[in-house]
Amino acid sequence: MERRYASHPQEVKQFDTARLRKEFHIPTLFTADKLELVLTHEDRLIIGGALPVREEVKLETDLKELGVGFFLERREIGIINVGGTGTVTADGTAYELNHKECLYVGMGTKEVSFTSHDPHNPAKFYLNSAPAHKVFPTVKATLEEADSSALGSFKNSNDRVIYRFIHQNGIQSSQLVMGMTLLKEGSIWNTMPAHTHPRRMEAYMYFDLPEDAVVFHLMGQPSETRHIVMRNEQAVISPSWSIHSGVGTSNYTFIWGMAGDNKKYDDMDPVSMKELQ
Ligand SMILES: O=C[C@H](O)[C@@H](O)CC(=O)C(=O)O
Ligand SMILES: [Zn+2]
Repeated sequence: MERRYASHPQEVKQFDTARLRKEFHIPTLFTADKLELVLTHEDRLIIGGALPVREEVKLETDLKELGVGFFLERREIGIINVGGTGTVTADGTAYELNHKECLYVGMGTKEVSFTSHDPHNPAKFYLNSAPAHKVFPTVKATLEEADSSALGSFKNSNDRVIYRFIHQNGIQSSQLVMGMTLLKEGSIWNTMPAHTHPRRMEAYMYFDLPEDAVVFHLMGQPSETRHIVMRNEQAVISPSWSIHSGVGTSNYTFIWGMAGDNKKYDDMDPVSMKELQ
């Protein structure tokens, strides 16, 4: 498992492109028949991907890194499938996940594994795992079952729908909050006006992007912004002090996941447009 350390805004503002990418950008989430994992010390979120093609992929790592007897002994995990249909098996119970469906797996689950139904259109399971202190039931949700709200407008190039899967009023968790935002064709901006939430860190994973399209992901303190160029199926870590917003060369979908002090989706500190530098 790769490790990323937490960062200080005074230090980050000195970073060049290579260093920004090294600390915050996660270029590879999906490798055939493998599990990719990055543990960030920003609230100890684990960001990863499982791409089972011909083989079953298991949720496992060197347990010395977590200091426990099994992966979810003191953790919970949110899983969203961004590929073809697949199955997540949690302690013997199989959950079929179609494209853009979510499964929350609670703390204490000993064995989690991933399979695809069709090797020519494999499932791609995007993962966010946070430390947990309480057991909550394993629950699946479809897009229709998620809380949703339309935001933005075509006129502002940010007509989009936000789906909330795991949050205060949705699937219950210890601290993980997770959902997905779909931009309509012709809309390219997410999360502008921007916000921060010093109570929670966040990670974004961009997908549904054409091969040659990019998203300029914006980060940094509102008066010290930087960008990271993102390609399809890549993730980026946003420290709690940072804005997280993006503008694409086409429309796209992204998954957001948060960990921290509360699970209130609406608890954001808005950044006024005149503060941005
Ligand atoms: O804290 C919440 C997250 O940053 C996202 O949900 C914002 C988002 O999906 C959007 O505005 O498009
Ligand atoms: Zn946010």
